[in-house]
Parts: sequence; C-alpha cells; structure tokens
Amino acid sequence: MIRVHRLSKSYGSFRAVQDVSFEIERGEVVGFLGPNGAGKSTTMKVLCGYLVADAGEVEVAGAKLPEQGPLARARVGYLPESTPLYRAMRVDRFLDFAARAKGLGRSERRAALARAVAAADLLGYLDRRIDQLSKGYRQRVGLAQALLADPDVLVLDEPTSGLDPNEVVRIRELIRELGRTKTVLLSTHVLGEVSELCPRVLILSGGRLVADGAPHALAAARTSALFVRFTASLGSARGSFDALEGAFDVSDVPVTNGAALRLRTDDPDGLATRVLDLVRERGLELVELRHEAPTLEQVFAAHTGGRDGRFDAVEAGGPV
Ligand SMILES: Nc1ncnc2c1ncn2[C@@H]1O[C@H](COP(=O)(O)OP(=O)(O)OP(=O)(O)O)[C@@H](O)[C@H]1O
Repeated sequence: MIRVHRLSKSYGSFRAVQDVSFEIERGEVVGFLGPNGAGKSTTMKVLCGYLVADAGEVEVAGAKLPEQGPLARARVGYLPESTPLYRAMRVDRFLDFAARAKGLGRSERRAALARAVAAADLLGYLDRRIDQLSKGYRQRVGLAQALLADPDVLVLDEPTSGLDPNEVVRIRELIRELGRTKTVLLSTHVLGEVSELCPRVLILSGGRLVADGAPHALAAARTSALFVRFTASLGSARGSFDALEGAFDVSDVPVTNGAALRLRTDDPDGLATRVLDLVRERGLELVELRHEAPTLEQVFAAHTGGRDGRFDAVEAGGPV
C-alpha cells in the first residue's frame, strides 16, 4: 500500500529527510515515531502528495508520486498536525465543501458524508459551528474530512496531540476501528499510544530511519537486564557476579533487606542459568530473579540519542 524507496527532502540547504526506505502492506497499522524535527510530518506530506521529494521513489495506494499527486490525494486520507478547518463554518457545510474539493459528485457526496460522519462519530454535531466544538470534536471533523473519499490509506499526524484524556481515548478507539479496514500510518509522541494501536513502528531520527519492526522485537534486540535479590549481603561472593560470562555493568541496587544486583546482558536466559549455578555453588539464598526487558521508551531513547536504555532503580519500578 505504501512504498518509499530512498526518499530525501530538503528545505533549502537543510536536509529534513534523508534516504528513507520502507514498505507498508495493506491493512497494517504502523506507528511513526521520532523526536521533534525528525522529519515525520515532512515524510507524511510527501506520502499524501502535498510536498514533492527531492529524490527517491514513492508509491501510495497505487499512485506514483509526484506524477500522480491528485490520485494520491484522492486515495489517501490525511489528517495534518494542525487541521486546516474553516472554523466559522458549520460541520456539515465544511465537510460538503471538502468533499467537493476532493472532486466528489453531488450523489456521491451525500453517501460519502453520511459514511464519514458515522465513522468519525459526529452525528448530532453537523449543525454546529466548528469554532464552537471542543478540540476533540474538531479533530473528529478533521478525521471525517480525511475519510470522505473512503481512502484505503490513512495518514494521521499526531491525531491525539493536545486533547484531554477522555477525548484521547475516544480518538484512539476510532483509529483502532479504522485500522480494521484501512492501512494506517500514525505519527505520535505518545509511546503508550503506539503500544496500544500499532503492531509495527518506524523510528525516524535526524531525518533517517533508525528502526523498523514490532515493538517487542525492537525491545528484544536491545540489551536487557536481570534483577537478582538475596536474603543477606553477598560478602565475598559479590565479586563472582562481575566475572559471570555474559554479564556487564553489574550494579548494586539499594534494598531495605539483604542485597540486590542488576546485571545488564544480551543473553538473559544464558545468564540466568549461570546466576543460578553460582547461587548454588556459593550457598546463597535467592529471593528473586527476574528479567527486565527494555520498554518501548528505552528502545526509543536508544535509537534517537536519548538515554541509552540503561536500567536504574527508578526506571525498573523504584527501590525494592
Ligand atoms: N517549511 C519548512 N521550511 C523549513 N524547514 C522546515 C519546514 N518544515 C519543516 N522544516 C524543518 O524540517 C525538520 C523536520 O520537520 P518535520 O515537521 O518533518 O519534523 P517532525 O518529525 O514532524 O517534528 P514534530 O514532531 O515536531 O512535528 C525540522 O527541523 C523542521 O524545522
């Protein structure tokens, strides 16, 4: 449904998107992550035919870009970061206007409007002025506008940004519903939203694609840790943990009773076996052994130059 090959886009001499490639199959719901200024909106605008790439090949819903820009705009539903709504207009008139702009004929418009209004859950609000709606409802109007031509592909740029928690929940439900029948590319800064809605994520950083995969697979590819707790202090056995094969960054974790360690590792299963052997050998009393997998936040940070996903007591749930 979406094929991007070596896409680059600059603003003047500033390279906003560099050599980005990915493909999205029909029916996928994909999260598009990246820090501010990573190039997400720029990529999305190119996909929707609103910006022309400097280099690369882009094909969306069968439309080649930029050659078939009008076709792409008809086949892709786009919810921009700040929805350009004519706020003094009534909802129904705005949607009718948007449907005309998409080239829908009179008879098509009626059906398109009814379908989009139902999908965006806007019934009962059609005669309201847009500027009298809450931000969540204005976002629904934007969503209805994106759905007018019944597109196969939806590109949603931070659809829940700035909404109150109830509205966030409702918009996420709508997106989940739409994801059953459509291909969705969703940019967001809310990692919980991605975990909830997207089986796959793309992470952009500094204009480059730095990760592509299922959140759990990306997490599995990162360094994780083992947390081990004992009834009593380790005494002379402490040094043996530093020497365990596959353990690095062995750190003491403050606990109220006994002793605890966090061992960073790329091989949690193998290391757990060696920890248990050592415990037996040294006659230690173990009260807890658990694997701490990296969270999506840590994966994101590691890929985008934030904190590198190191484990400390706070990230791992506070002192034990
Ligand atoms: N019209 C423009 N002219 C010049 N620079 C621009 C323009 N639009 C975006 N940029 C710059 O390009 C870079 C990428 O911007 P873009 O909006 O694509 O990032 P983003 O990942 O969507 O960020 P955010 O999460 O803040 O929306 C940023 O540094 C931005 O300042």
